[in-house]
Amino acid sequence: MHVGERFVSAPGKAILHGEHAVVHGKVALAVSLNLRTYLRLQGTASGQICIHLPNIDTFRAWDVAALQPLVSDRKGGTSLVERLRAFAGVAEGSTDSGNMAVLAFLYLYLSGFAGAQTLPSMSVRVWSELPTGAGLGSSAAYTVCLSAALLSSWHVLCFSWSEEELTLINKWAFQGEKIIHGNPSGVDNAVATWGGILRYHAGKITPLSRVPLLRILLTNTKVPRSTKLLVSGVKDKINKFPSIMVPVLESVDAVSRTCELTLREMATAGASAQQYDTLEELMDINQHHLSVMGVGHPALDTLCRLTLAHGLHSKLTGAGGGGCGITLLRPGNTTHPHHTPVLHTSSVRSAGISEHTSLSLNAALCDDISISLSLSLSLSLSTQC
Ligand SMILES: Nc1ncnc2c1ncn2[C@@H]1O[C@H](COP(=O)(O)OP(=O)(O)O)[C@@H](O)[C@H]1O
Ligand SMILES: C[C@@](O)(CCOP(=O)(O)O)CC(=O)O
Ligand SMILES: [Mg+2]
Repeated sequence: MHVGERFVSAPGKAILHGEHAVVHGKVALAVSLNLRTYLRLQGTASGQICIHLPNIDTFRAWDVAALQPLVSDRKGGTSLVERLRAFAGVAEGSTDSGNMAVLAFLYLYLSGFAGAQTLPSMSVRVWSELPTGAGLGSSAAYTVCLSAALLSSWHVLCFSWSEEELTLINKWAFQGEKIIHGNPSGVDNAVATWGGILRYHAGKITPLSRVPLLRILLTNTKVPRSTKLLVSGVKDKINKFPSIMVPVLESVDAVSRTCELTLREMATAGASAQQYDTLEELMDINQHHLSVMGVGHPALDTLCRLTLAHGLHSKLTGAGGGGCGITLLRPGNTTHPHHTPVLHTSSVRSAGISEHTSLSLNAALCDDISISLSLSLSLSLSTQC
């Protein structure tokens, strides 16, 4: 079997409210970023599968013939993931970047071509503008790219993706996220697939059609962390202290809902200073809740403290434990001239197809808190009213 060439890309995301709580069935609000992950797939006649992941310094190659026996379960009773772990020598519970990325790739590749008489040989390269493991959904952008490219090369999809096909891309990407995250909610792969700003609740994806223009500063603390470990730490805490943690999750849910309502009112009747006060208080409340869940970090505390000294309010975004924080800017705050609000098309894309038009955060990512503040790098969060 021979496959042609594919080129796809998918955006990262920022979570405004609801990270972690969303894993436990609560509401989250998330928005896609103008920072993307790109994938090029080329069919070859080399008899090999090669994957090149420059962001995480990983290059692996296998003979197709060595992978073929993994397709069917000859040993009986083992899952494809278990067979792949044994094949690739990856221990259960490993959080190594390269191992996780390779397992997710092999899983999607073998699942997709399981029905083919022979596995196709190919070379896949994935690169990204997103920092890896910093809370901006790089894992989901990676698995959405894999899913979209592989589904296209299975000839399941044509080039112009319908809603049904995007749903299929999202579904397979979720399987890949499971390998990287352990227990993902699905919000990240939904945003990477559809783009725009959306509400995610227990698997239900609702695009928000009316929200105001907001400007948000994004700061990378550069403290490395693993979403998988943080998500499982929160679960342990809920199991240990259910009567304490369940109300915290309920409160985060109420924060997301109140934020959604406030954004809708701002879009309808115009933004007032009181509504900005509300958005800022919601960020403070949520940041404290996330610290209670055990996913704070001294670097994130520093971000909150330094921005507050400038009258600005911040919270972590994504899994926390380091990674990125978001800071809400008021209309009067100065912005960097190169980062004025811009409308961005953002969803999973295939070269040459018409894109789904939605708006996203125009991300200006800053790696240094003090530089970030002095430049007042701005992001624009906007969607159509
Ligand atoms: N560009 C990429 N190339 C290869 N693997 C990637 C890439 N981006 C993300 N990943 C995979 O996703 C993991 C990071 O996921 P995660 O801990 O959820 O952080 P994030 O907040 O960036 O999603 C990496 O360790 C790697 O396995
Ligand atoms: C913590 C969580 O809510 C978001 C994780 O995002 P990220 O992998 O840190 O970008 C987990 C999830 O929703 O699957
Ligand atoms: Mg992730």
